[in-house]
Amino acid sequence: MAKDMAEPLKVALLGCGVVGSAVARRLVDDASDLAARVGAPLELIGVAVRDLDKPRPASGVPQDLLTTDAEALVAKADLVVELMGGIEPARSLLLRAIDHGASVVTANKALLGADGPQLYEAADARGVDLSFEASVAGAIPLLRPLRESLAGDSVQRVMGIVNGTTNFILDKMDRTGAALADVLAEAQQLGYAEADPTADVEGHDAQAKAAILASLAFHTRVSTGDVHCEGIMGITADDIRDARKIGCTVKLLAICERTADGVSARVHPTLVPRSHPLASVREAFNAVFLETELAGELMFYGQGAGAQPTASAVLGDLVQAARHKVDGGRGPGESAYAALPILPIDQARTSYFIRLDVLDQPGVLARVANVFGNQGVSIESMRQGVVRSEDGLAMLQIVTHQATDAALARTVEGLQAADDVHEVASVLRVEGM
Ligand SMILES: NC(=O)C1=CN([C@@H]2O[C@H](COP(=O)(O)OP(=O)(O)OC[C@H]3O[C@@H](n4cnc5c(N)ncnc54)[C@H](O)[C@@H]3O)[C@@H](O)[C@H]2O)C=CC1
Ligand SMILES: N[C@@H](CC=O)C(=O)O
Ligand code: NA
Repeated sequence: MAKDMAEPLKVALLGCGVVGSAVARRLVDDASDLAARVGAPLELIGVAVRDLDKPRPASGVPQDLLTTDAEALVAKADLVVELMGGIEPARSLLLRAIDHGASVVTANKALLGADGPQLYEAADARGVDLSFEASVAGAIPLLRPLRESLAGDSVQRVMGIVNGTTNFILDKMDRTGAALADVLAEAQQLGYAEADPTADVEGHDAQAKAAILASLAFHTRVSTGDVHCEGIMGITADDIRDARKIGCTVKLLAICERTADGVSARVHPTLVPRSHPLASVREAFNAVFLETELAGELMFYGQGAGAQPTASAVLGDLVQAARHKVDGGRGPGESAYAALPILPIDQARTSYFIRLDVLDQPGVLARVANVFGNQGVSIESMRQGVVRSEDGLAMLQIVTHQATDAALARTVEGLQAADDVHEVASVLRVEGM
C-alpha cells in the first residue's frame, strides 16, 4: 500500500556539467518513482550555473530554473547537491547549506580530501546528512558499505584501482605494447582523459580518493596531503614488458593499511600478478579490494566515472538523505575516534621490481646481491636479460621480498654508486605476490 506523501522537499543543484546534467535529467524524468521511494516529491527548485545562456539539452532542466546566484539558491533548499567541483566556492556553499539545515550530497573528492573534517563537523553540529558516495569509485557502492555495513568489523587493508583514466591507459599499454604518450592521446580523443589530464596521470585524483577511503576504513582523519603519491607518467613500454615477463601487469593502486603503529596511505604504479583479481580490471573500470578482520576479503567492482554511473551514486545519496528528512534520523556522521598517526612512506613495506644495466663481467651478480644484503633486503628472484655485446652490458631483473621503502631507497643508492652498475633503469613496487 502506498504511504501518504509528505510535503515536497526542495532540491538545489550546484553545477550542471557532465554529472550535474545526468542528475537533473533523472530528477526531472523519474520524479514519480523517486517520490514513491522517498515518501515525498523531490522538487528541483534551481540549478546554479555559470552561464545562463549555454544550451543544456542533456539536463532537461527548464531555463527558468537556472540561476547564477548559488548562495540564494542554497538558502532555500532542504537538500543541496554539489557537482561544481573544486574547493571554492563549493566549500562555502556547502557550509552555508548545512548552516541553513540542508542535508548535502557531493561528488567532490578534491574538497573532501582537503577539507573533509570541516564539513563533517558542520554537518554533525547541525544534525544533517553529508554524503559523498560518488566521490570514490563513482557508481560503485563502496563508501556506504564502509560507513554502515562494515561498521562492526575492522578493516585492515584497502587496495584499489580508483582512477579510470589511468587504468584505461595502463590496460591499453599492456594489451598493445604502445607508449604512454600515444595511449594518453587516444584516451583524450575518446573523452576518458580530460583536456588537462594532470590530476589523473599524476595520481592526485586517486590520492584524494585514498584519503577518503583511509579515513572511513580506519575511523581516523587522513587528508590528501597525508597520502604518498606517484603518478604514471614515468611508466614506459619497457616496464610493461618486464611486468609481463614476470607474470604481472602494471596498475595505479591506492593502498591504505592499518598497522600496529598507525595508518599508511599511498598511491603509486604497482606490479600486480595476473592471477590477482585487480589485474583483470580492464579499460576505465574501477575495483577496490578490502581485507577485514571478520568478513575476510571483499571486492567491489564497477564504473568509477561517467555521467550516468556517477549520477547513480549521487541519486542514491540524495534519496537516502531525503528519506531522513521525511522519516527523521540521519546517516552516520564522522567517525574519527581512532585518531591514528600517519606513517611516513619510509615505513611502508612492499616488494620491489628493479631493472638494472650492469657490466657483463664475472662476479657481478654476487656483488649486486651484496648491495641488497647490506641493507637487509632479501632477493626473491634474479633474472639476467639481454646481454648487449656492443657495449658490454647485461640487463638484470630483480624481485625482492618485502622490505621497507627506506631500506629500498638505501639499496638503490648503493646500486647507483656501485662500479658494476651502469644504470638503475626502473624501480617499481609489487603487491599481491
Ligand atoms: N565526471 C565524472 O565521471 C566524475 C566526476 N566526479 C566529481 O563530480 C563533480 C562534477 O564533475 P563533472 O560533472 O565531471 O564536472 P564538469 O566540469 O562537467 O561540471 C562542473 C560544472 O559546474 C559548473 N561550475 C563550476 N563552478 C561553478 C560556480 N561557481 N557556479 C556555478 N556553476 C559552476 C561548471 O561550469 C560546470 O558546468 C566534480 O567534483 C568531480 O570530481 C566524481 C566522480 C566521477
Ligand atoms: N577522472 C576520474 C573520474 C572520476 O573520479 C577517473 O578517471 O576515474
Ligand atoms: Na562510489
